[in-house]
Amino acid sequence: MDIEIKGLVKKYDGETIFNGINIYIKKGLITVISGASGIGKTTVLNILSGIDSEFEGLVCGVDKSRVAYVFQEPRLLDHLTVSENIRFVLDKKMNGREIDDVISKVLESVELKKQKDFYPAQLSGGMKQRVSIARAFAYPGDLILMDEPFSGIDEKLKRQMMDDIKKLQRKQGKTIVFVTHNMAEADYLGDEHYIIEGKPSEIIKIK
Ligand SMILES: Nc1ncnc2c1ncn2[C@@H]1O[C@H](COP(=O)(O)OP(=O)(O)OP(=O)(O)O)[C@@H](O)[C@H]1O
Repeated sequence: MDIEIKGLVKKYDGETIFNGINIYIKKGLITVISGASGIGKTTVLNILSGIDSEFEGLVCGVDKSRVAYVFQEPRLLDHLTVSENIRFVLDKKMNGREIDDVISKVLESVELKKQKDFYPAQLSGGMKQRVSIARAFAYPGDLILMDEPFSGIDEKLKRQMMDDIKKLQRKQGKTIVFVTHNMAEADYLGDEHYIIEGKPSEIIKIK
């Protein structure tokens, strides 16, 4: 099902961030939302995921129990290994053999199979973020929200990670909403691309 945000009005402490914007997110595609720092990108993701319910307008087509999030920082559990960090979000959602299979496939896609028994402290920043991307794709959901996941990652690795995301997304057909301030990332990754600008913010579809 496609996702639609209709007539979104969002205020923080009386300050209007959005004054009636509309966003259409097509199922099974990567939609990028770009814009300057502080413009309201994370706010849109929080509204989509249901973290933020204080707004006016409509959000249609999101099953909140089936949303995975990749944040700016990896947010792994330090006392669990790479595969345990992924297993943790899959427990009770699938059976044991299925879980092993899913973990092995996603770790292969992000080239971290050899590190499956490492703890986060034994990984580089980029590797940790690849684990959190793998975890989001392993999660049995329809929608993945990504909030500037490449902060502090060099250009070469970033390109590889964008290719991994595209590959996994094409294979699984999940819907991705990806937020960034970086136009090159937006251009490379997005099937569809919205830009947020102005105050209160307008949203413009450029692709
Ligand atoms: N909980 C909050 N209370 C008050 N103001 C907030 C709150 N969260 C965000 N804001 C304000 O709303 C605006 C939009 O914030 P948001 O985090 O959505 O922007 P962003 O585009 O994701 O920025 P960045 O790229 O820096 O993460 C900012 O001016 C911010 O200061």
